[in-house]
Amino acid sequence: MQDGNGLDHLAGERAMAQFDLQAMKVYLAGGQREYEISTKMAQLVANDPVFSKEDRVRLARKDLYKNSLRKAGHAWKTILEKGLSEVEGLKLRHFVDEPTYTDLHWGMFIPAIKGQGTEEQQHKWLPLAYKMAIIGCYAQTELGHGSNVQGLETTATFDPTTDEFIMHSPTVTSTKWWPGGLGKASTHALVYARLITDKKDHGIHAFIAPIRSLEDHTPLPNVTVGDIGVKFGNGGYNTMDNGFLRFDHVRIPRENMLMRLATVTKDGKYVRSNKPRQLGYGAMVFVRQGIVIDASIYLSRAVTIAVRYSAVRRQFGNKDEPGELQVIQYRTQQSRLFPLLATAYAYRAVGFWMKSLYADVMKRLNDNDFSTLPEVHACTAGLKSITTSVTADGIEECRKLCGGHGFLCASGLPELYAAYVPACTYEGDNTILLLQVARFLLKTLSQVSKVRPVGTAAYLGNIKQLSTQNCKVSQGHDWLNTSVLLEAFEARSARQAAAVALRLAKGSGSEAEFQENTPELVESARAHCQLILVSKFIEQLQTGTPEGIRKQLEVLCYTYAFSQLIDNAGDFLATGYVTGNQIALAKEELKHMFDKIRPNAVALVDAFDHTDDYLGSALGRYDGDVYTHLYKGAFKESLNDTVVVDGYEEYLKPVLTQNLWAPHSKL
Ligand SMILES: CC/C=C\C/C=C\C/C=C\C/C=C\C/C=C\C/C=C\C=C\C(=O)SCCNC(=O)CCNC(=O)[C@H](O)C(C)(C)COP(=O)(O)OP(=O)(O)OC[C@H]1O[C@@H](n2cnc3c(N)ncnc32)[C@H](O)[C@@H]1OP(=O)(O)O
Ligand SMILES: Cc1cc2nc3c(=O)[nH]c(=O)nc-3n(C[C@H](O)[C@H](O)[C@H](O)COP(=O)(O)OP(=O)(O)OC[C@H]3O[C@@H](n4cnc5c(N)ncnc54)[C@H](O)[C@@H]3O)c2cc1C
Repeated sequence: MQDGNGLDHLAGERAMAQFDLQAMKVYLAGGQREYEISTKMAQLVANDPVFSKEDRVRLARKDLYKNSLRKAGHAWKTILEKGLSEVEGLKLRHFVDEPTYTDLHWGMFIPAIKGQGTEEQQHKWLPLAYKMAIIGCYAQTELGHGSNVQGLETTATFDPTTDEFIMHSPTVTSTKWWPGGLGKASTHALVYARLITDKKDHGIHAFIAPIRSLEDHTPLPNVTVGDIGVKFGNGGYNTMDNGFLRFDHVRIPRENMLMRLATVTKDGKYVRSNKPRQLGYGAMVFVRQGIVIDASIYLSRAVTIAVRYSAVRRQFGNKDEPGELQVIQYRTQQSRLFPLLATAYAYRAVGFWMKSLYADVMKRLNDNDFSTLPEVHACTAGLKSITTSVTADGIEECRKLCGGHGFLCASGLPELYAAYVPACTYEGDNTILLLQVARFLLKTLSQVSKVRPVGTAAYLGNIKQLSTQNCKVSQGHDWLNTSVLLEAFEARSARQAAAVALRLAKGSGSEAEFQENTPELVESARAHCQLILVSKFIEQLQTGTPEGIRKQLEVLCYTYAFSQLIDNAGDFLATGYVTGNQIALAKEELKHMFDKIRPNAVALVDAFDHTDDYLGSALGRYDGDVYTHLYKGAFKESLNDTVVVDGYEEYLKPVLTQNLWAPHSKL
């Protein structure tokens, strides 16, 4: 058995690093305090046997779910007993690392009440929710409609005689379907339903509906509720009880409608506030902004595994060097792996920026300034879409980068993928979200002569210049100028948006024409989002990055930008802004970046600071002792509980002992 080689390889790798590892860890954590909290919480979870992830992929659904309830309960007890702050508590949950009902309770139920409830309603519901005396979920999607929120069918009909709403699921397709935490855990659901007063349909509004008894957790009368069934992959998202819910004329008090954006009075009068109704989608904006940093974390986990393993794994060799080569030495491995490493860094930087963007819009909304809401919506929707798609594909690419061993659950990658891939669908299907961005771009362009675009759309104000000037790059190093790079991304995005806008403007304005152009609209939205990602990564670097890590971050930033340019070369070329030769020059520069990353690769993934417990991967272990742990791991396989397999007597032995020649068989 080959043993211990990996340990030496990674020590050697770490010795090559050319940057301040500790400073990078602090940068990636978002600051010294965040770093300390992360480290403390990661250790707390790793040292507590209740949080063990062992065997998660082998558990049957019932056991898996019960175990996840146990962990969530233990996490809550730990938070209370240790008096952890909100930030510490969230971090602790993060390191427990399995989707569970508390995600929706804290992540959507509470934010939705905060965003859409009146002060009085917040005073009533939030204390109960904060102490988890009630457990809430976010029940928007139905069997028949998810993306099309306006198409939801559940009704909330006001009955002025009793001052109540009657919640009803009139059709099979109106059944609430998918809400996390609804299936088995929640006591309350935030239900999105059509508000009907005096036979008039006022569209979709939010209601708090009690669904389970606070005494014995049984469903309340006329409520049908349960889990929707096993989902993709082993472990993965199966720790979550995504649920179904039907109401059969269930009555709730009038006060249970969240009334910050619209009110129903005691006598049944419907009164809209002067706030935009899109604020009703606020919880989605909140989660979408958080998803960007989350994407960075997931991608960084996969990349950590793939980089460490690629430094340990050796295949073939060449006559110039003794022994076999580490697979990380191969250019093809680098060209698949290093852009993903750079992407994880890019998403971290952009995620930090998203937090400030969100904080800014919240402040404005509190001051009744709604002017930046459309841009923030486009930004959160678009970046949620791009980062989750790239991360899901990136995890799968990392699995392939680990060869055969990546396919084993012991690599940690199959479960990571299964847990992550629904992010491309939840919180808005990724194509639907890009179409939202495209609509925003069209609207912005149509008003550009009258309204100066702001924020991430500001470059569209220079549309004339961006449409006429071409790229000035004549040598490779010309690309090493962030203004040159940015202008290329701006010009490509502006030209793609303008081209599709022009085509639509020349048409009749029909919905059919719009549909016909949706592939181009989606491409133009993607171009806009890629520009935001590149520009915000650059901007973050230029604002106070510590000296000891700046150089490496610059290398990663160029790696990210060049790989985006090259992967989308078709689009860049089609806009006419760059030439084939300029793309070729960028390719050469990208290879130079790979050479700069190579000696730092292991340290750059160490900087993500994932503990072995959190990674849960024999291939991504910090010590690189891959083979010993893969081999040991096989002995944990339940098929190996007995030397002779269960089933031998009934099914294997007869086959082996029949000793009959089947004369008519062609075999
Ligand atoms: C839960 C996480 C735990 C902790 C949270 C903490 C931090 C987050 C960190 C990380 C999160 C990590 C993981 C997440 C974990 C789990 C997720 C689990 C749960 C998942 C839940 C869900 O999936 S909830 C359901 C989500 N559903 C959708 O997203 C539906 C998608 N559809 C829509 O959004 C809309 O219906 C639509 C916009 C596509 C269609 O709109 P349309 O028919 O045009 O609708 P209108 O209503 O008429 O709107 C048109 C105008 O409104 C503007 N608009 C649309 N959306 C918004 C918005 N969100 N904000 C602002 N403005 C919006 C639109 O641009 C139009 O504007 P005009 O000016 O053109 O009129
Ligand atoms: C793991 C998981 C957890 C979830 N948790 C929750 C939750 O807690 N609460 C909740 O309410 N919901 C939840 N959801 C539901 C989720 O938000 C929806 O599934 C999502 O919004 C997509 O909607 P859909 O399923 O209706 O997809 P559809 O809209 O039916 O999409 C199907 C396909 O049609 C395409 N499509 C649809 N409309 C158009 C169009 N106009 N133009 C072009 N293409 C189109 C889509 O791009 C997609 O390819 C969850 C889903 C998952 C998978």
